[in-house]
Amino acid sequence: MAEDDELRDSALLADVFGPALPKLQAFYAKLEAEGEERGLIGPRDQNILWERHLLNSAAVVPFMRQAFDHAQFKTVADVGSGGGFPGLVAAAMLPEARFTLIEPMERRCVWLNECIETMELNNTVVVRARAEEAIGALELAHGRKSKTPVPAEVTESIRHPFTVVTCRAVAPMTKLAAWTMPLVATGGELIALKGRSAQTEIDKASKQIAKVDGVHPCVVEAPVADGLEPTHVVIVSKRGSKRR
Ligand SMILES: C[S@@+](CC[C@H](N)C(=O)[O-])C[C@H]1O[C@@H](n2cnc3c(N)ncnc32)[C@H](O)[C@@H]1O
Repeated sequence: MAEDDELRDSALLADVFGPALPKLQAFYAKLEAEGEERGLIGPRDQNILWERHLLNSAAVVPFMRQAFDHAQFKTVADVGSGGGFPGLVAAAMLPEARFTLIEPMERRCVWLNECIETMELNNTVVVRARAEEAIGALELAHGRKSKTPVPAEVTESIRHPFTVVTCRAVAPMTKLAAWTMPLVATGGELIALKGRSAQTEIDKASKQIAKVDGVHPCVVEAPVADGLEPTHVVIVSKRGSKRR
C-alpha cells in the first residue's frame, strides 16, 4: 500500500495541479490499487507515485502552454504513453488541448482507456500504434507512400501533425528523433522528459535531429515542485517554427 507516500496530503499537490487535482487523485487511486499488478509501475514506485510519476509528468505542462502561445491548434501526441505518463497528467491539466496517446501494447491501451473514463477526461483518445505506424498514417494522409504498413484504425485516427509531441522513457534521442519529429507540425515542438543525460543525448543525436527537420535542440531544467529535485526536458523545434 502507498500509505507512506509523504506527498499524499501535501499542499504542494494543489499548488501544482490546481483544478486538475481531483482527476489526478482518481488516477492516483487507480494506479495505487492496480498499477503494480498490471505491470505499469515497479514495486519500489508504490510509495513515491506522486513525485516520480504524477509531479514529474506535470513538469512538461508549462512548456506545452508556451508552445500553444503561438500555435493555431492545441494538439498533443504522447508517444509510448505506457501507464499514462506524461500524457494523462498533462491532459487533466490542459482541458483546452486535445491529446492523442500513442501506445502499441494492447493491455496498456486498455488501461489508458479505463483511466480516461475514471478521470472523466473528454479531451483524450488512445491510438494503438507504434510511432512508426502513426508517422505512416500522416504520410498517407498527405498523399505520400508510407514506409511502414499502417493498420486502418491508425490511418483513420491520425490525419494531422501535432503542435506538441511529448514522451518519457521511450528511447534514446538518436532513435526518438525519427519516432517523434515527423509527427510535429511546422511551428510545433517535441517536449520530451529526460534524465540527467539529456544534454549528452542531444549532442549524440544532432545528425538524427537535423535529418528530421529538428532545429534548436536544447535542454531545460524543469521545476517539479517547491523542495523537490527538478527534472529535465528536451525541446526541439520543427524547422519553420519561431526561434526560441
Ligand atoms: C518504459 S515505457 C514508458 C511509459 C511511459 N511513457 C512512462 O514514462 O512511464 C516505454 C513505452 O513505450 C512504448 N513503445 C515501445 N516502442 C514504441 C514505438 N515504436 N512507438 C510507440 N511506443 C513505443 C512501450 O510499449 C511502452 O509503453
